[in-house]
Amino acid sequence: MFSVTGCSSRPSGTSARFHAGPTSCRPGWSPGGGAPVRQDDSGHVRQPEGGCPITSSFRSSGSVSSSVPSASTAAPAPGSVGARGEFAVIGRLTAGLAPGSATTLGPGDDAAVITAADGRVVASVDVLVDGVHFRTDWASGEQIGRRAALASMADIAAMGAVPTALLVGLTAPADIPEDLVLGLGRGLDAEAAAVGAGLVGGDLTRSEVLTISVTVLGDLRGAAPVTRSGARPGQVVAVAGRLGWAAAGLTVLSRGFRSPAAVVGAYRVPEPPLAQGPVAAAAGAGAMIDVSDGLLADLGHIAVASGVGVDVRTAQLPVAPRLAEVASALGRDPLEWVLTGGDDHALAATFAPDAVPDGWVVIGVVTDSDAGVVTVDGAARDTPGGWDHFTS
Ligand SMILES: Nc1ncnc2c1ncn2[C@@H]1O[C@H](COP(=O)(O)OP(=O)(O)O)[C@@H](O)[C@H]1O
Ligand SMILES: Cc1ncc(C[n+]2csc(CCOP(=O)(O)OP(=O)(O)O)c2C)c(N)n1
Ligand SMILES: [Mg+2]
Repeated sequence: MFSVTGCSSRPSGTSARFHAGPTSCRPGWSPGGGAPVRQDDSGHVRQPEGGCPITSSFRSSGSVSSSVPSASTAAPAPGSVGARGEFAVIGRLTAGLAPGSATTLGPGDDAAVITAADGRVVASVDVLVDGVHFRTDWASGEQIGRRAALASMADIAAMGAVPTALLVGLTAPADIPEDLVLGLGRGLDAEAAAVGAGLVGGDLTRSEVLTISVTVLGDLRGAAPVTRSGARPGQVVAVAGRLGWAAAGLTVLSRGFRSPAAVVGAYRVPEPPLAQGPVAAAAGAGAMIDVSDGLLADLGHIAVASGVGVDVRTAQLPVAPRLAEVASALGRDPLEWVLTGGDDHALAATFAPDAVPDGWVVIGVVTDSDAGVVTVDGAARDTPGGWDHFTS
């Protein structure tokens, strides 16, 4: 049952509910459909949770110069983006996209036109890179597209706004399967449409590594933006959404397993509570952020921007029984996932103690001691943990 191929072995004591897939620790696709690609010296390597090194799951078979674009000498693989061609793929990506409620002019022209009734536009961009934010052997194209849309829209929610439009920059190797790219497009469109936003434009270029850049625009609908700098001593800190689930899924996948589905699914497609952003704004939230890097790390951004201290009370932190089960099977502490795990895109905000809206759980307090410092049960930690692209 546990035929882990690649690099990691089954952790001792894990239950049979953990399943390893046949390609758990190696790229899920290889140029020309041949043997799995091996990491070479130029490939980036990250080892976040033990287990498999994280590498790009695509390597272009064409030669690529850093300054002069060069054509691949090999014939494009059947079914690849290279075989179809840029404009045919764009045609397929944009066919049948439903306009969002703010879309005046969608894809197909030099730029899109969006209505902005509020007179202000909230804008944010996130870049997702193969091997860093996702792996194509760990999630389908559609799941990766959904994740990209949701992670980006969480930033709009964290301002207290509603997403209105998405623009998607895709770069991909020529021999990437077209189906994967079309799946990305479907996933992006599905999550945009689910909140009434339109996928209004994008770009598609060739590169060595699959990257997805999602620009999201949003509407404050008359509310004041909720910034990171509005936390005040005396307020409480509350969260909406899940914490630690995606980190649990990442640990499971990193160890070569494909289940339990609940945590692996949480890693593949997060569930940011997008609607709670405007709810928090309407409740008079002081400060708000989405938890992408880890709860302590992201609360640290609020503490610094607001010039306040934040104390997290672990007894109040929701640790779901499922998470505790997975942690115990893997010999991990679920609280560490909750405190430092990224990728869930929960919302964290500060409120007056009597103004915490339904759907939010109080997990700490804002203090006037140690400006910029986040403590846990009153004690400082050496590091907030969490994700830093260059020092993690
Ligand atoms: N290369 C950049 N140029 C300009 N602004 C940037 C750049 N990278 C990040 N920022 C800004 O710095 C802030 C923090 O970035 P980041 O941690 O990526 O935000 P988030 O976690 O909300 O996506 C954001 O306001 C972002 O717009
Ligand atoms: C293959 C893989 N390895 C590791 C991670 C964990 N990870 C990568 S980036 C990141 C932090 C969030 O990404 P970032 O680009 O910092 O988003 P932002 O904070 O800008 O919203 C985390 C937790 C992952 N999602 N996928
Ligand atoms: Mg980050």
